[in-house]
Amino acid sequence: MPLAVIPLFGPISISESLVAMVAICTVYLLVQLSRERIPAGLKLLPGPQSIPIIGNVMELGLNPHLSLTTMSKRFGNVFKIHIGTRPVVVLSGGETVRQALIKQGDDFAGRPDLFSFQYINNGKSLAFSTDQAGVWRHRRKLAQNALRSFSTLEGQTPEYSCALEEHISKEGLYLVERLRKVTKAEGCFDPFRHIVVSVANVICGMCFGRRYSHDHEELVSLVNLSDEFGQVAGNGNPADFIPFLRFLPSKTMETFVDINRRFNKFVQRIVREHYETYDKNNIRDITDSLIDHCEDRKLDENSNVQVSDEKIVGIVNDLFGAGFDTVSTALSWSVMYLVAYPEIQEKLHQELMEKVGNDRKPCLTDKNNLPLLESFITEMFRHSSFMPFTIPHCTTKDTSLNGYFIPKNTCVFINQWQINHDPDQWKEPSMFNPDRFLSEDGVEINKTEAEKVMVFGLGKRRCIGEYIGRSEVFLFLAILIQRLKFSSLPGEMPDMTPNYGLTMKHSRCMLTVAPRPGFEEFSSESLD
Ligand code: HEM
Repeated sequence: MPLAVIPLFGPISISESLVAMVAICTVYLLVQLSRERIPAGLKLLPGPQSIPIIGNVMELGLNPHLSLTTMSKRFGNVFKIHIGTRPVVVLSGGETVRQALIKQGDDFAGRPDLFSFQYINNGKSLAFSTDQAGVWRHRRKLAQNALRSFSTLEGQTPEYSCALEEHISKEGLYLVERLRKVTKAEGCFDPFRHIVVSVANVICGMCFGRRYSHDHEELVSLVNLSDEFGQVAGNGNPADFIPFLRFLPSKTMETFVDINRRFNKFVQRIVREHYETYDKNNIRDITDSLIDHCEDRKLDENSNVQVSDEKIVGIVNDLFGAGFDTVSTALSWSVMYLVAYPEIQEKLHQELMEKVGNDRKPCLTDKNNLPLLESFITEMFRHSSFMPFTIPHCTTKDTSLNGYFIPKNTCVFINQWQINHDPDQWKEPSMFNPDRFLSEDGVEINKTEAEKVMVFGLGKRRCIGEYIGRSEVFLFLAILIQRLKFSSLPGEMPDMTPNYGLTMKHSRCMLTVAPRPGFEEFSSESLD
């Protein structure tokens, strides 16, 4: 007797019905088993529906920091998207991010195994690789110690409080001359083109004990071509998550691979020269100090650290790379804001005249004495949020956040842009208003407000170059504002639209400068 009659297939027997039921049950059980098992008391992560194979890539669009901010309004501070077939957890909201990166720091301290990261520093990057926790911790400590010793080292001349101040101050004064000369000769200049070489020279001085001329072709082309680097290394690059895209021709990817190859070659050549001239009794720079660490370790029979020399000396590659792109992007944005808000530029110049004057160079200790400049810098960091996400994180074990279960090895995006533009935290977040960081009497920085801004990450993976980065932005800017007035070309408005990437840059543009009273003469000092 047929159990049911389906016109298309004809009558179904009892045995066929049983087979069908077993098949349905098996599929159901398999689906249940393949679903995440959620420990009791925890919730499944919310998030948008995703399309098979591509996931939510289309919704990310060209500005993932904005689309993920919009999604956070719907799904909350912890939600899940899919990029390709890979789940990615997105964290927003200052409190939630603090909970994850500080209170549960170890759980969120990993890096995901992303396709493009294998090209950065030949897959041996301190910042981007999936090093085991012990190896990463050891390398991070070495890098921190090296940065600390070579920035606090005494300067060559007593007028500077430390080597870092000396490097920045000399490069800052040279940059002023350079911008004036180019303006005189050509009528205008591309700010990023010149700033990036000056900033690269500061980190080159510390890492390699040398600086380069602004006309040094190899360095100039290397540091000026980092746009494609940021586009590929930025959070949400589809080729990192959708394997077949790796096999499709991509100009951006080709340039990314080429930049990394040239960058590695440039650093490796300098490292080789350092090995050839290394003298234990004369440690000249960070590269020497890392070589020295490897040599000492070989003599230490009790040493149990399993990190190759290549991975130790390769730390300079990270320091150099991270040290020029971020700081030059910050300075270039600062100059754009000065031009876009001329009345603020005048106030900052006035403050410098009152507190420093014309007779001496600004120095690092002026920082506490220049609240307007400090608030301008803090607002530049917040408003531009030019690192919209941190470098992607990864969970190191099964964990939970705000009651949601997050499995081990989940890729995690931290949306710094959302934190810096959260309307629950900031009054009129889209307005550029440095005064929001001043105390009521205007004489000091409101530290509580300033600490809400997130641009250097937090917790275990927090940027190790923060002190150097902040010092550079402050001192370069103080020197530039003291001596120059920046303007856009007549009839042109500065284009402040950011281009998405690991570090978001403004479009290249042309500006002009005029010397401030007292600085009309060209300096006889020349570093080139
Ligand atoms: C304005 C300047 C800078 C900004 C905004 C900045 C921002 C950041 C951010 C957001 C991260 C990722 C944090 C995370 O993944 O959670 C980071 C990591 C890092 N930064 Fe910076 N940075 C700056 C300057 C520097 C400088 C000058 C250096 C070195 C001289 C440096 C070296 C590093 C390194 C090595 C890491 C990787 C740390 C790790 O993975 O453990 N940064 N930075």
